[in-house]
Amino acid sequence: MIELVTSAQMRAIETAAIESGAVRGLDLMERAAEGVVAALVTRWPGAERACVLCGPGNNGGDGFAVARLLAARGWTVRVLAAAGADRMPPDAVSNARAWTGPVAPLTAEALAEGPQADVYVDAVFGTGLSRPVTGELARVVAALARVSARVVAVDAPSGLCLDSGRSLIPGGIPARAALTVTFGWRKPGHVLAQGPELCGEMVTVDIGVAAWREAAGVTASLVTPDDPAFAQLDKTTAAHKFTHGHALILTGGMGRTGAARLSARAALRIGAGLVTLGAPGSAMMEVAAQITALMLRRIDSPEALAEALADTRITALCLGPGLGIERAAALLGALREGGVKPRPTVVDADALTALGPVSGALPEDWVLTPHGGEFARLFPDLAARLSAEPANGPAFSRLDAGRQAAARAGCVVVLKGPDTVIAAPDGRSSVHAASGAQAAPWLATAGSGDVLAGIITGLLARGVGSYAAACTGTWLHAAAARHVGPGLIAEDLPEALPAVLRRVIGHPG
Ligand SMILES: NC(=O)C1=CN([C@@H]2O[C@H](COP(=O)(O)OP(=O)(O)OC[C@H]3O[C@@H](n4cnc5c(N)ncnc54)[C@H](OP(=O)(O)O)[C@@H]3O)[C@@H](O)[C@H]2O)[C@@H](O)CC1
Ligand SMILES: Nc1ncnc2c1ncn2[C@@H]1O[C@H](COP(=O)(O)OP(=O)(O)O)[C@@H](O)[C@H]1O
Ligand SMILES: [K+]
Repeated sequence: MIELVTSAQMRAIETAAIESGAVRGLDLMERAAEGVVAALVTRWPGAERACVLCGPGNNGGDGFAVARLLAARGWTVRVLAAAGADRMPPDAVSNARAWTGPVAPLTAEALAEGPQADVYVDAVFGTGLSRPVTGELARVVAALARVSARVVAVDAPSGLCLDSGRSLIPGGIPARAALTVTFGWRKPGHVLAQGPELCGEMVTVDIGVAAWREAAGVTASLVTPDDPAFAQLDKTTAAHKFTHGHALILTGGMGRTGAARLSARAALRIGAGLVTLGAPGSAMMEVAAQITALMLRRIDSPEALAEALADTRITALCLGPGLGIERAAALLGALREGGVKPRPTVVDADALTALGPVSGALPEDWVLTPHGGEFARLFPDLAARLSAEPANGPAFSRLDAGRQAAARAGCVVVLKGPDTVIAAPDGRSSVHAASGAQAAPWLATAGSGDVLAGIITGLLARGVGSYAAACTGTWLHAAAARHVGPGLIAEDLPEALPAVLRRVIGHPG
């Protein structure tokens, strides 16, 4: 598990470490700067001229320390610093004083007109960015984007909100870094929204504060395959098909059954023991002609669904892909008012649209899987906060939105995207970051969401808890996409699951 730590949490951890007496702030700053230098000389072995941009806080203090360490290695270093180095926090002042070379004012003009450097060190703002960047420092950031692509960001590309991954530069964005070096843990802003694109390659440096992690509580983590839930994916020799549950996936009418068939195939591939497609009469022939290992049952009406669900061996449901909004609304009604025993249920696509704005708690064993547009229909106020220009830092983030949505809906919410947020009503939350080495851009293809819905449904059918099923399913979905790579279409995803499962479960054969 990789934990994410917010700016406030990082400050709490650093404070606890310093107050323990075991370490000084100045030592932490030195370790941070050493980490930046190690990462940048590894990345650019032939470089020898740096330009270091130092802001008014401890991020700027890191910059002064980096300048000193590079100069000690024989680099030619130019330092530009915000006015009033004496008013910086104490550790930053110490490092500003330890820098014995010249200091030019941190202005766009000084940056643009100075001698060309091999590497630019962006140490203007880090975790302390508390409000939108305007005036000269906004111009500096814009100029930095123009002078070079070889930018190493200290903690963050300056102007990036580390809690949300959103730009705090009105009408602008931070200068894109080739390399970002952060300290202790990655922050949500490194993996959310614009963060991955602006941070470039990420390096996390251990500055020796892990022992104080507890001081800050847990907020969110990244979904990784070392999560214990992945251990539940294997099948034991003694089990039979009913041990692995029975998923019922509802489909729409004739000509619109492809989406649910994709979901069903994925549910089967992820290991549900049995998968039945519930089709209206008009679509029975079409579905029957297209399926083999899947089963088919006629479900025309809410009553027919309630009747099907009298079979307690059906352990999970999927409503949404290709269902049509009217049929989705009717079938959802059966689940909420039909007197049927509740089942873990994935609510996706048309069923989300049929649901409309969520104002109160939904059944707790539902999993909502909206993309951005569907999320805006379900939670219009949260979506509006996500798209409004932030007036202050930290900006409202997709994690905030996912968490508030899950609390309101009383069930797990999966807010999909390259930075998928998974949140449970009890406050647990994760980010699945399909960026960097985990990028899966070919998932942006029609039908890939239907496959995700099917994977999660299959896991629910197998008895995996809804939050774990959502996290695990999201990871497996992206891993399947990476396995196929360029040219991926949604049909490939279920077929790639065996190879991904073999890797994750560790079966050699
Ligand atoms: N603490 C430690 O032990 C360690 C910390 N480390 C490093 O410290 C960094 C955090 O340092 P930090 O907390 O001083 O915040 P930082 O990002 O430098 O910015 C704060 C300054 O900017 C100002 N300011 C804010 N917004 C602004 C705006 N829009 N426009 C203009 N000004 C604005 C703000 O002013 P104020 O809000 O106080 O008026 C304040 O002066 C962290 O990212 C890491 O690099 C490492 O060395 C490891 C050990
Ligand atoms: N650029 C991307 N990188 C990684 N994953 C992506 C990207 N674009 C979309 N996805 C993923 O692909 C799926 C698309 O789902 P959705 O928008 O519902 O598509 P559809 O309705 O076509 O099935 C989601 O799981 C989403 O997280
Ligand atoms: K920075």
